[in-house]
Amino acid sequence: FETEEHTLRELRIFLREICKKLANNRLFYMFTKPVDTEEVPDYPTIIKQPMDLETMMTKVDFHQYECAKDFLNDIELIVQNALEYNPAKTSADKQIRHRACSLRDYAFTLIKNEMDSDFEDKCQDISKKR
Ligand SMILES: O=C(C1CCC1)N1C[C@@H]2C[C@H]3C[C@@H](O)[C@@H](O)[C@]2(C1)O3
Repeated sequence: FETEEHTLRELRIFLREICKKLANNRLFYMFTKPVDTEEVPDYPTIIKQPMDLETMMTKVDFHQYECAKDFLNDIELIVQNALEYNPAKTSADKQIRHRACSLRDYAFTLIKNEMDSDFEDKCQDISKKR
């Protein structure tokens, strides 16, 4: 019968697909790699928990997500970081904030449309027990 490990393996396969789709969308290129702290030295003084899509792909491989909710929490971290670090009225900051909101809507909608809700419930039950 299917063990919990088979369920979590299936989750990793699914999350890699989602991560790839988001990272390959040209709209979201600015979220694909960590912000370069050489280029932006004050970034770590303002953003205490950086996150990006490449780091999320690594977290999948390191078994650091036990359900889709955990994955979406890191998407939300990318979004909040972008809104906090880029608050200005300038068109550059406005576009970053707009793209961040777009990333959130794409990710949540993609997962809602492509994931069986019973499968996510099973993953969350496993996660809660651990
Ligand atoms: O917040 C971000 C990324 C965008 C979403 C994540 N950055 C902080 C810098 C401010 C702005 C312009 C460039 O200086 C560039 O380095 C960054 C990268 O965009």
